[in-house]
Amino acid sequence: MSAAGAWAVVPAAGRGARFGGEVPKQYLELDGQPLLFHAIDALLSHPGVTGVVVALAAGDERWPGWSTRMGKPVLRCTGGSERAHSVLAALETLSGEGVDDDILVLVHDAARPNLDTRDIGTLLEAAASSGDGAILAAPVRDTLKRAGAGDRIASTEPREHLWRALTPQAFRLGALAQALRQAEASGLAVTDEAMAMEHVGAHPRLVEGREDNIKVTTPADLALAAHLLTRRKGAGSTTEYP
Ligand SMILES: Nc1ccn([C@@H]2O[C@H](COP(=O)(O)OP(=O)(O)OP(=O)(O)O)[C@@H](O)[C@H]2O)c(=O)n1
Ligand SMILES: C[C@](O)(CO)[C@H](O)COP(=O)(O)O
Repeated sequence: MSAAGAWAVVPAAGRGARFGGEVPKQYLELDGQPLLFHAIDALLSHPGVTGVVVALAAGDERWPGWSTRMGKPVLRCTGGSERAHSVLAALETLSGEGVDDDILVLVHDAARPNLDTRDIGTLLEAAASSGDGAILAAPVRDTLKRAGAGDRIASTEPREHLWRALTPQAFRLGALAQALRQAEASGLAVTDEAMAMEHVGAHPRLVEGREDNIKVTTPADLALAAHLLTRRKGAGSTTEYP
């Protein structure tokens, strides 16, 4: 299989326990289609993305069975019990298809439907020159409180140098797969790809991403995502970033 551009990886095998309800949140509809399809379309719409591999829950009957979308290949695999296992399964699927270890992969949550194509471009450029990969992230802007006993504040924590990790996160296929395997072997529960890379001594770049690239975790997030998507589609993004 051709490995010229970057490949997108979409972990979509979660249950959405914090969201609740019967339908896993990646299949909840926003503006007429599931969150998962918004995530896939955003990724495939970038010319630097060759195709996508989607990690689905075992027995997922909602997946439409696409093998192409927007004229690009769509692969699927079965995810695991943790997000990191789902990502590793997707990477192994790509390797099994002959995709080179040096290719960049963009790992993006199915639950982030509002990804702007400009952020994909900025991230790809940063990752290509980084050596250790790169992630979209947003600086922490609020005052941070550490909780003490009960509902009492114990202290105020410095926010300088603190960022919230977003997705996509971009790394070389081989390096990320090896880092995820090592994290698993060490019993380290990694919540994003960068954490696995950090564990093996890498220092991925932080790339400031648009803050409207929110993850749908709770029902309130879905309402906000609907508002943001409508606003972006209706008027174009009015928010400019450096
Ligand atoms: N075993 C898992 C767990 C999560 N994910 C995916 O990872 C992304 C981000 O995870 P999160 O928001 O934590 O999703 P869930 O695990 O579904 O949510 P919760 O933790 O509330 O159950 C989602 O696209 C989710 O489908 C996955 O592919 N495989
Ligand atoms: C990868 C991630 O989206 C970065 O913010 C996030 O860590 C995944 O979900 P979770 O809420 O940490 O389970």
